[in-house]
Formats: sequence, C-alpha cells, structure tokens
Amino acid sequence: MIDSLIRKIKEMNNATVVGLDPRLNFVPEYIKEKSYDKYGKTLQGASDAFYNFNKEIIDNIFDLVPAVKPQVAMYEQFGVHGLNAYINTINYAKEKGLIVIGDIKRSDIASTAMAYSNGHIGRVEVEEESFEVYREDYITLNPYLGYDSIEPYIGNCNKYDKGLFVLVKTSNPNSGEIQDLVVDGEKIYERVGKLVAQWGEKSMGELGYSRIGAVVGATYPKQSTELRKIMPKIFFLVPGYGAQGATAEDLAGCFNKDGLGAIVNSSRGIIAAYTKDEYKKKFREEEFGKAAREAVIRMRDDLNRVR
Ligand SMILES: O=c1ccn([C@@H]2O[C@H](COP(=O)(O)O)[C@@H](O)[C@H]2O)c(=O)[nH]1
Repeated sequence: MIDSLIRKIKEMNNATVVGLDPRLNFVPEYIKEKSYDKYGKTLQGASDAFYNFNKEIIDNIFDLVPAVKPQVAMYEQFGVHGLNAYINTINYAKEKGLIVIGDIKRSDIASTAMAYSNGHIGRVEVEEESFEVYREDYITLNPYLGYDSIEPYIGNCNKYDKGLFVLVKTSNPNSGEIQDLVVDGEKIYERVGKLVAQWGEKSMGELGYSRIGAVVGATYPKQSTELRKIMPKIFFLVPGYGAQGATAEDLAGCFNKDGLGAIVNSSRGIIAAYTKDEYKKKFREEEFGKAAREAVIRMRDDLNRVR
C-alpha cells in the first residue's frame, strides 16, 4: 500500500489527506431532513446523514487527493448505525479509488491486538470461511504498550500489503506532558521515533519507504524536523494543519528532499469549508462539496510551495 500511496501522491501532485470527521452541525439541513424523514431524529438518522454527507465530499475530491482519513470516533459514538456509516464510507471511498486511513488509534495486549488487526486490516474467520470487515488500507495505533502490542498488526500489513501510522508526536496542546519527557538522555518521542524506524525495517516497499509509518503533528515544527532525520524511511501522517493552527511552513520539515515522506491531513478545514465566511460568499449550502474541492486545491497548492 505504501507504494500505491507514493504513486498516487506523485500522479496527483498532492500530499493532502481529507479527514472525514462528520459532525451534525457540519451536515447541511437538506441532507439531515432527508435522513430524518427516513429514520427519524435517531442514531440511525444521524448515521445515514453522515454517510450521505461523506459521499458528496468524496464525489468532489476523489480525483484530487490520494487518500481520506475517516475518524472512527465520529461514527462509533452513534453505535452500530454509526459503524455502518463508517464501513459504508470506507467502501465508497475505495470504489472511487481512494486509499483509506482508518484513524482508530488502537492499543492493547497482543492477543487482543490480534483481534483488532484481523478486523481492520486482516481477515476474520468464521469456521472455514474468512471475511474482510472494516477494510481500511492503513490504521493508526498507539505504541504505549510496546512492540508486542504492535507486532500483530505488522504481520497483517506484510501479508495483505496494508499500512500503519504509529503515534510518535501528536498535535494536541498537552502532547509534551508525556512525549517530551527526557528518559536516559532522550525525549520519549525521539525514542518512539527510533523504535518505529526499527519496526519498519522489515516492511519496506519497493519505493524506499516502509509500510509502517508515524503520526507527527504539524503543530510542533522543531520536533517534526528532528523526527524526519531519525526516521528517513518512515512516511509521516501529519495532522494539525488548518483548524489546529499549523501552516504549510510549520510542516515543511516533515518532508524529505524528494518532496515525499509525508501526507498532511485536514478534516474540519475541508469538510466544513462551506461554513466559513470566505467560502460562504461563493458557495451555497447545497454546494458544500464544491467548497471542499476548492479547499483541497488551496491546500494542495499551499503544501506544494514547501515540499
Ligand atoms: O496527533 C494527532 C493525531 C490525530 N489527530 C486526528 O486528526 C484529525 C484532525 O482534524 P482537524 O479537524 O483537521 O483538526 C482528527 O481526526 C484528530 O483526531 C490529530 O488531530 N492529532
């Protein structure tokens, strides 16, 4: 999958990932009304609205970006209907040729991790049959439990050509509370970066990067530049651009000299672009997909200045 991701980035000249993090206040009234007419103002109604919202976004951006990143929390909170919307969104995005990064941030002991791994990037067995369930191409993981908690995913990555993004330096304001602590003379995020580089060695693609990637926040430019040096063959998934305040200049250090090595996520900045004053002047509520398309083009051009 890492090679497909790189080929798509080159083909589209775009390192943008569109985050599919729907919220009811982002979904235009006409979409919600249709879903509520069918299912009432229920968990199912909200989930149906999310799926229809995502479809319109995907239809407007699939030819411009290599990947989308649905955030599972936005769906999971609505229970089984929300998870159906998550799965349907993944299937639709894949039909449109997009690479799908499931932002699921799992972390558990090996025997439990195996179940997450099979469900998300492997196959689940029912007697003599086996099934793909969530079908993401990549997932995000929390490394707090150490290598034995990550290994069950690496097996499925290598077997089914999938990928991982392991949290190394997160974009949130308090990320330094644990990640910046100095232990044995090095910061924890540096140590985790070195471990990810090591874990990635046996999962190399043909184009020089590993299937095992890292999450590195755009909001910490100094740290991300250091991490680029520590993990030269590791692809970064970079959140924090746009709504969290990071700019293209802030994340320039995430890229290698080849202009590769990072994909940059924006969720609210793209899917809710139509709610911003500058876009409202140009697009009606029904044109939220077109506004998202314009936001993607602006982001692509902004990133291309620095990579
Ligand atoms: O360090 C991290 C890890 C993950 N995220 C996720 O990325 C998106 C960001 O959304 P925006 O609307 O573009 O701020 C969201 O799904 C987060 O859960 C992150 O922000 N930082």
